[in-house]
Amino acid sequence: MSTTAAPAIECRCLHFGHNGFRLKDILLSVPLGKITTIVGPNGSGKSTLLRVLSGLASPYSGEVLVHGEDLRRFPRRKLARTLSMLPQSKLVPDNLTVRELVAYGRSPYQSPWSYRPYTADIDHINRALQLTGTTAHADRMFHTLSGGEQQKARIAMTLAQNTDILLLDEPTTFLDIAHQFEVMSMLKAINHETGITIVMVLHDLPQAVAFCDHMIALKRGAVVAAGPPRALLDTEFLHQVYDLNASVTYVENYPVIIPNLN
Ligand SMILES: Nc1ncnc2c1ncn2[C@@H]1O[C@H](COP(=O)(O)OP(=O)(O)OP(=O)(O)O)[C@@H](O)[C@H]1O
Repeated sequence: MSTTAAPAIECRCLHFGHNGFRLKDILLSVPLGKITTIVGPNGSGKSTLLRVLSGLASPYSGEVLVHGEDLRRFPRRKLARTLSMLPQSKLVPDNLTVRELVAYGRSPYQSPWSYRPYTADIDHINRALQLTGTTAHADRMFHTLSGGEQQKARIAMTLAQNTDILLLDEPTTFLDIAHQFEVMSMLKAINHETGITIVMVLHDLPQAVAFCDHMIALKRGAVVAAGPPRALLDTEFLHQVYDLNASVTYVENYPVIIPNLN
């Protein structure tokens, strides 16, 4: 008998708005223990949706269920121990070592009466450094790292939070092509090793196919497609979601998008 695991996150009839923008009637499901990507044109609402999924923004109707529980009923500490989020911003306070930055991920576990890390905190910090390959940089000042090393250290901070869901807003945006693949491969390996559910906003559709299990496409604040990335990415999808005339071909299982420039 086969059983399907309950989704990590579900949205039902979700509506949200700021200024003139609306997320409209969002119905979605994020599979447990898998990597899900949210894609779509600029301004389609990807970052806004990620903020709603994280509890940083509240929908004005509908619901977000995390492990089957209404997100609005999560006390702040429980939420911070369930779900971690890495926003797009590169901002990090000056004068922090990598280890100090990663230790911030332990904040939801620290007592308001003591700033001393417990042994468990140190174990989680070391594990996060190890999973992201940043142990060798632990005592360096964060601002002296390269862009790729900085992004791994920021991901280590979210992993130290020891949640079972990780939300990442464009984790490869500031990176060159080699570092993009390095970070995506690292996230895939972490997902495989720990079973953490990952949701990330991506612009790179071939990377979405190569590294993600599930894809949700947004257009003008609405979900217009969802499913396995390889099954979705074709000429019709590019036209429907991006108004782009292009074809998709595969070279050794890696998709290549060829725009029709005529
Ligand atoms: N805090 C905010 N207040 C008001 N409007 C906002 C806010 N954040 C985003 N918006 C608007 O909401 C719309 C969706 O923005 P969002 O950043 O979610 O899109 P996106 O799909 O992530 O875009 P991109 O791919 O360019 O990063 C945009 O029109 C944006 O200007």
